[in-house]
Amino acid sequence: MKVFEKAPAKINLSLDVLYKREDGYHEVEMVMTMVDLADRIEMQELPRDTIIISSQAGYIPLDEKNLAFQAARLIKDRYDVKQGVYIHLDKKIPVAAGLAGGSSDAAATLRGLNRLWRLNIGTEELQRLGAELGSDVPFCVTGGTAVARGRGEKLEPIEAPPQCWVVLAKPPINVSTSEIYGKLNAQEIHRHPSTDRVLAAIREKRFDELCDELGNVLEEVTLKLYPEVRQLKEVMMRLGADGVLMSGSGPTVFGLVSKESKVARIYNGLRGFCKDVYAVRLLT
Ligand SMILES: C[C@@](CO)(OP(=O)(O)O)[C@H](O)COP(=O)(O)OP(=O)(O)OC[C@H]1O[C@@H](n2ccc(N)nc2=O)[C@H](O)[C@@H]1O
Ligand SMILES: Nc1ncnc2c1ncn2[C@@H]1O[C@H](COP(=O)(O)OP(=O)(O)O)[C@@H](O)[C@H]1O
Repeated sequence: MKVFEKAPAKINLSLDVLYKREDGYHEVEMVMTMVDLADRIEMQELPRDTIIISSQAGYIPLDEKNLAFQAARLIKDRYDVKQGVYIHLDKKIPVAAGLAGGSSDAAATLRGLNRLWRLNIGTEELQRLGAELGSDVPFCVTGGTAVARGRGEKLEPIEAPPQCWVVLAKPPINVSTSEIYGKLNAQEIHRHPSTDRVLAAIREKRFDELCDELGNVLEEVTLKLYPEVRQLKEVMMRLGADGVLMSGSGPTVFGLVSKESKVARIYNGLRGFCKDVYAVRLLT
């Protein structure tokens, strides 16, 4: 038997860090949502007790470093599953981009294997398992739109933002999330976004206010290390995106755009700067 799952990319509409915790993680407050850019994952039963990963993408690990492998191993160990699985990852989400591609693959693997092996694991338990794999995995288990607190695993689902276009552009650099958090001085953040105002804009369906309130404290670190990300933000604003922000730890920059007539100009303008550009819709 075979099952398929879609693993969409996430963006952070706001990302605030409250303080650095004793366990080394940062206490965050993030508003997260998903966009219609997704990896596609195929999972097929194997009679032998083994996990095999393949992918058309030449640039991700296919061994135990792959988050989908880790998700499969975790669920097999925890539920004492003796069968094996062959997992094929059709990667569409750029890697190490701030779009949680690996986390979403891990979450989709948990959902898919729950079905394939008829384990009947509830959503909350899947999220608890996900938290063992990474801070963004619990959100990716359900997707939608949510406020994430703790290190990202404490989730409060909220309604979707007003529908719009999302133009994503990833400069050709790889950013390490742990390096960016590591270089953040949580006591010297210059400008915290207002989660309350972001939530109010979503609740009241005020697109322009949402664009004004976008904010990500990790920009302070990433933009200093990689000036091309700042430049990309400026270009996207100049081209007419309504709101522009870096997603997660970067380096992907996204622009929210309400008018379809503007999207082609922004997309084409950005293609002059980098080849990884996408124009997609929010996944509402
Ligand atoms: C920044 C965010 C925003 O959504 O996304 P990405 O840029 O990775 O997409 C997340 O917080 C990333 O989540 P994720 O990529 O799952 O992180 P993890 O694997 O748990 O941790 C990677 C590294 O980041 C640090 N980390 C992560 C989360 C957190 N709240 N505080 C941290 O300090 C950890 O110390 C670890 O060294
Ligand atoms: N299934 C996967 N897809 C993409 N990257 C993966 C996967 N499994 C492990 N990785 C590794 O995880 C790291 C972060 O990848 P990714 O989740 O795409 O980035 P981010 O956390 O910035 O959104 C990369 O170094 C990559 O090699």
